Amino acid sequence: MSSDSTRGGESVRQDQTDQDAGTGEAMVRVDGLKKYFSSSSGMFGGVTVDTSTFPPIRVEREPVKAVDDVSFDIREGETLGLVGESGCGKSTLGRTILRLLTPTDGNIYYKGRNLAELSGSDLREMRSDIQMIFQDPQSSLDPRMRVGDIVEEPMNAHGMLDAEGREDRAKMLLEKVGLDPHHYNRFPHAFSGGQRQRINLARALSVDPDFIVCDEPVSALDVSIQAQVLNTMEELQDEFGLTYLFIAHDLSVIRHISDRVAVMYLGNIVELAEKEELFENPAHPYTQALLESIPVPDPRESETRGVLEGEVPSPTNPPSGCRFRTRCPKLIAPETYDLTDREWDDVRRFTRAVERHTFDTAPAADLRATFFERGVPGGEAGAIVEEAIDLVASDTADGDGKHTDDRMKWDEATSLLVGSFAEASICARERPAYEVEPEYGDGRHVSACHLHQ
Ligand SMILES: Nc1ncnc2c1ncn2[C@@H]1O[C@H](COP(=O)(O)OP(=O)(O)OP(=O)(O)O)[C@@H](O)[C@H]1O
Repeated sequence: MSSDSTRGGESVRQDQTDQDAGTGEAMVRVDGLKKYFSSSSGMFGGVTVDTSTFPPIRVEREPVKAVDDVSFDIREGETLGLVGESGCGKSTLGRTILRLLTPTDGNIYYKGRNLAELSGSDLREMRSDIQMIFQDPQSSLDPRMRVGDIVEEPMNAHGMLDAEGREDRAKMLLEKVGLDPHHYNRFPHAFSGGQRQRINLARALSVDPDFIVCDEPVSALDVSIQAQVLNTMEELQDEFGLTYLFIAHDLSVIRHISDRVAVMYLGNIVELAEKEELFENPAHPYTQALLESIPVPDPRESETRGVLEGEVPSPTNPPSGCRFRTRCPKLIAPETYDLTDREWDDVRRFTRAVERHTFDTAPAADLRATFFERGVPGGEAGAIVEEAIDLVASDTADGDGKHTDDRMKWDEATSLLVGSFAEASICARERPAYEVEPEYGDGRHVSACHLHQ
């Protein structure tokens, strides 16, 4: 069993006391799991177009760190929601747990057996117990096959029952998932999107699995249909004693279906807690930003609130320390400078603006007035800020006394500010993971953020 490393420096681990928290024993235990893709395995073979270089093409040699040291438990009978922005590694994590992808490192214990070490017939045997449902019910059903054959296919593959037994079971399952068993001979095109996802459910259930990874199973459906399918999934969970890992980017779907929620960002789990605890008392700035960017239902407020700033960094070269730090509105000030919270806010805002080149060059006094309304801080931090202002202002010695947008000077100012401030923060220096006192429920609440140190 892995150590409780929530005092910092390691991934969020939930594996020890989870079993005391009520909902049941751990059915799946993921421990230090990594899945790296060699860059050449991507769609463009690791070739990236970068117009800032000559020639404007770069060949990436570093691997894509899609899942990078992830540890957590899934308890028997629960639904663990897995949420995060597109590209943060949710699908890769789900597929690696099921061993559809080979892990780069780490262990996946399923009912005590390490799936990471299984291969050949042992792995095939295990596969009937663990199933996956995908997002797109259209493309995951063979249009030339009848519904009955689709549902029976996994039973055939695992040599389950005789032909009559398989047909009976398929019809029984069609009814259980809310379809008419008389539609056994129909083709998929005769069904709506929601009904097709129900066919997928019947298919996954045919081999009597205990654990199902559901990868965005309702994302392609109309909102009105989503709740119906989710309700059916909950009923099936109770009736068949299923455990779900439920992947979604939609927080309202996650809130509907989950018992606990894991939040993923750029290959890491950054927060894990019981559902109510997570939604009512989000601890990680990334979770807070995700929750704040849920569109407001009020039609007068068409804007989304607190939308996340900037782009998700590349998983080939993720930021050191906390991966969210490059976008985090709560980046911690380096202890080497004596800055008030307001001064640090200004310094951080200025650093970001220079880094992203979000303003045009202007006289130094104007830049000071725009970014440091309350005055440039004193001391060493202030001297660094002044040096950066010199580099990007239009009327200073470094700015050559004329309006200039010399890219090299902006780059120099960026490395000065980022190197002196952002990179010097504890957020850049150490990988965080701390346990937070839960306010709702009695489960553990883990958040990978130095703010909780
Ligand atoms: N076969 C592959 N080869 C190379 N890179 C890959 C491969 N599969 C996924 N990736 C990369 O791994 C990262 C994680 O992708 P993944 O699909 O797991 O994210 P996700 O959170 O499920 O996103 P989405 O919600 O858009 O499906 C992305 O940067 C993606 O481009």
